[in-house]
Amino acid sequence: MAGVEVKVEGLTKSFGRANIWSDVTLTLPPGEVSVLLGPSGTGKSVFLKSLIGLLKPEKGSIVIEGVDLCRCSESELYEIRKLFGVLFQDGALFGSMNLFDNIAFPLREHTRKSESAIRDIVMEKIDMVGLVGAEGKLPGEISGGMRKRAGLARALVLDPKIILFDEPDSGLDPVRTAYLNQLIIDLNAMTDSTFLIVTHDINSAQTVPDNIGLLYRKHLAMFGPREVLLTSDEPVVAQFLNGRREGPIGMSEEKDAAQAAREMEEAGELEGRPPMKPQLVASTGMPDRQAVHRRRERVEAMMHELPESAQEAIREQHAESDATSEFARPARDGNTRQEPRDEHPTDVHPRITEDTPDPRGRHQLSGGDR
Ligand SMILES: Nc1ncnc2c1ncn2[C@@H]1O[C@H](COP(=O)(O)OP(=O)(O)OP(=O)(O)O)[C@@H](O)[C@H]1O
Repeated sequence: MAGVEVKVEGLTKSFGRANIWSDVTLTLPPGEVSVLLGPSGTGKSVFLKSLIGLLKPEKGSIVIEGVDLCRCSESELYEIRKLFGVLFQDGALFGSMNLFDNIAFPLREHTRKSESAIRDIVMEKIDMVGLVGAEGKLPGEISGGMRKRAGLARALVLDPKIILFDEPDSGLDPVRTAYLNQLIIDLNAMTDSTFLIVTHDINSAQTVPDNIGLLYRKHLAMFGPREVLLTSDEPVVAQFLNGRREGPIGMSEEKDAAQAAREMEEAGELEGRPPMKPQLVASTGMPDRQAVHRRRERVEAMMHELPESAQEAIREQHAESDATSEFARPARDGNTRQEPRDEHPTDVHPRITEDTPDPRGRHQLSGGDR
């Protein structure tokens, strides 16, 4: 079953007199992967916390399965929270418990399942994130990348319909980030849940999501199909995508408009935006990612509302994927699936390169992620 839609309308959050953001409106399409970008301190984590009802925005609504989280009762909120899995920045594991017990924790707390049923579920999720063999280790004995995977396995045990990732790539080197990005796409193919990822990593933002949003100057500057942001000529987007110092975003907070304009004049024209990178596809052996098909229909229906540059990029991408799918080979399950489209460095397959596959073709832990 596909993930659920999250409909946010006119959301405003302040702490005392400090407004964090106002009038945020967006819809996370069911089962698709969305990324939320924004300079530090723009309230991305506050947004994630609002989605799970840990913070209460003072205006607007967050509607999930017909329930408005901003107005519902405690018991309704409790039920809605069961739809969520969250990957916190550091994995948020208990240091004194081994990975198995950490991952089993939500099942022992929130269900009445037997220990043998719990074992089956935990081992299935451990397998999904490529940690088979590490279940007896303590969080302090493994790398940051492995802790993230363990946190992800724990986020998956209650079969969430919505998964929130708070900077999954923080503290990881580019190679580990690339593995994690591929894992995220593969997990989306396996679960068909709705994903929202907060990240600062430009490469992740360019290659992982179906949709991208940008929080900027206390507002949601844009949210839509990835091609809209990735082909945008807005200075703030160009600065973000090029990782440049010159532009509207300052060191600790957004610069005032006059300072940004002065700097950009001094720096001359901003470099054009970088060429669009292809989106990651699910690894060979994964189920067909259903979100790809739903998104294609959805985006084609909204084409006329999109900027010309985004339309062009979408048409190109659809033509390319049609050409590729002519050569798609039938999979063992009878479905057809696309082959990866290019040799982009992030298009790596952890199942093959990071871990040594065992005879059943499953993950085995190797030194790759230590
Ligand atoms: N519980 C709270 N009480 C008061 N202020 C808060 C609270 N939580 C967050 N803030 C403030 O809200 C602002 C946004 O914080 P948040 O952590 O959401 O930003 P962010 O965009 O996730 O930043 P980063 O990218 O650096 O992680 C910050 O100024 C922070 O100090």
